[in-house]
This record gives sequence, C-alpha cells and structure tokens, in this order.
Amino acid sequence: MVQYSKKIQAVPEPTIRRMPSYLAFAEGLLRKGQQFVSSTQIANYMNIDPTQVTKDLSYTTIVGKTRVGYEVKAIVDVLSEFLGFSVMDNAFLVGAGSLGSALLHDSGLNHFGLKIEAAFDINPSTIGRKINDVEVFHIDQFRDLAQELNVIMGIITVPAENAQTVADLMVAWGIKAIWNFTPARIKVPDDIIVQNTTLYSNLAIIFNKLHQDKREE
Ligand SMILES: NC(=O)c1ccc[n+]([C@@H]2O[C@H](COP(=O)([O-])OP(=O)(O)OC[C@H]3O[C@@H](n4cnc5c(N)ncnc54)[C@H](O)[C@@H]3O)[C@@H](O)[C@H]2O)c1
Repeated sequence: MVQYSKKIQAVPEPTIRRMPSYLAFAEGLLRKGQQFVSSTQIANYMNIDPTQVTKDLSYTTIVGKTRVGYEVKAIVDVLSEFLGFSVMDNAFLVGAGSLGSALLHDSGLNHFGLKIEAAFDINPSTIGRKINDVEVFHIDQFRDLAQELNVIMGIITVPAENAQTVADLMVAWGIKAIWNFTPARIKVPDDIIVQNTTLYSNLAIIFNKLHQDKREE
C-alpha cells in the first residue's frame, strides 16, 4: 500500500482543490509514457508558481529528485490514495430528475471513488426505472435501504424547497456526508460534512467578471 502523509487534517482546502488537477495531469503524462515531471512543468499546466506545487506535494510522501523532478507514477499512486479516490465509498442520490440523472450517468464519480448504490424519488413515473443501472426507489424505502447498505454519503438533487426534509432524512438514517446540489442552505448537526455545489455560483462569478471588464473598458 502506498504511504501518505499523516498530516491529512492539516492540508489547506485550496491545496486539496488543486490535487485532483495534479492527478489528472499526471495521469495524462503517464498515458503518454512520461516518467518524470518537474514542478515547473506542473506549475505551467496549473498556471501557478512552482513553489506552490512543491508546497502542495509536500503534504504527501511524494518526493522530488534533483534535476529529474517527480516520478509521474508516484504522483498518480500517492494522490489517488491521498484523495481517497482509490477507495470506493457508497452514496444514495435523492431526486432522480434532470441533474440527478446526469450525475447517475457520470462515470467520473466511479473513477474518483464514489459508487451511487441507489436513487430515490417521489415521482411515480421515475420510481422503478433504472438509470445507468442504478435503480430508482420511492423515498419511503430510504430507511430500509440505508439500514441494509453501508452508505456514508447522500447526494441531494431535489427542488430547493425539499432539500431540508431530505437532509433530515439522511441524517436520521446515518449518512455522514451530504453533497448538496440545491441552492438551499441545509442545517445539519456539526459532525455531518456538507459540501454545497452550484453551477450557478460559478456562472454568477463569470458574469460578474465579464461585466466588470466591460465596465473597465
Ligand atoms: N448544483 C448545480 O450546479 C445545479 C444545476 C442544476 C440544478 N440544480 C439544482 O438541483 C435540483 C434539481 O434540479 P433538476 O433540474 O434536476 O430538477 P428536476 O425537477 O428535474 O428533478 C428534481 C427531482 O426531485 C424529485 N423530488 C422532489 N421532491 C422530492 C423528495 N422530497 N424526495 C425525493 N425526490 C424528490 C422530483 O420528483 C424530481 O424527479 C434543484 O434544486 C436545482 O436548483 C443544481
């Protein structure tokens, strides 16, 4: 097993956010047969300073060699394990509508270590269907399946007004982390991990920058 740093708790969030990009870059180099990569090469790809790359990778056991750089295979192996992508965690998805279905079709989640075991909905025309081999159950079956399957993460893709009810259900049945795709801000006990993801916030930032540039012209 690849060893990784025990300092995982202390890794800053911006570093964690960059790590999947380091991994994707290294995987690409590996496919092309490149054995070593310098911090400058990684930094150019990421558009950041090489010292930042060195600092980020120092949170892992990856060590660079003078004049040669980092071993590409080591970056792939260590980062996959470090980020938890080499271990498969199970999730339930609630809300098998437009966005929920898209996530169920995303093979990237599996690649990065997340297996969606089952989906839940309240719409009779969706319940009983399989979306990319994942069965959609009525939300009332959440409790039984949560007890049966070892699921630690819940993905919420219901309309915003139903997000809190779904979050409460997830917490009640032992879900430890919630990936909330709705614009609603859910309230959960302190020990539950919540990550909010919204395309629309990113769009707002793009628009804001676009319009700012126009204002400055
Ligand atoms: N994070 C993002 O970038 C992003 C992008 C698009 C949409 N969204 C958000 O994702 C959510 C879903 O959007 P959509 O376009 O897929 O909507 P949708 O209407 O296509 O799908 C919502 C699904 O949730 C189901 N549902 C409603 N209440 C439920 C409940 N209590 N329990 C179980 N299932 C329930 C509906 O039957 C439906 O199938 C919305 O909150 C939307 O704002 C987020």
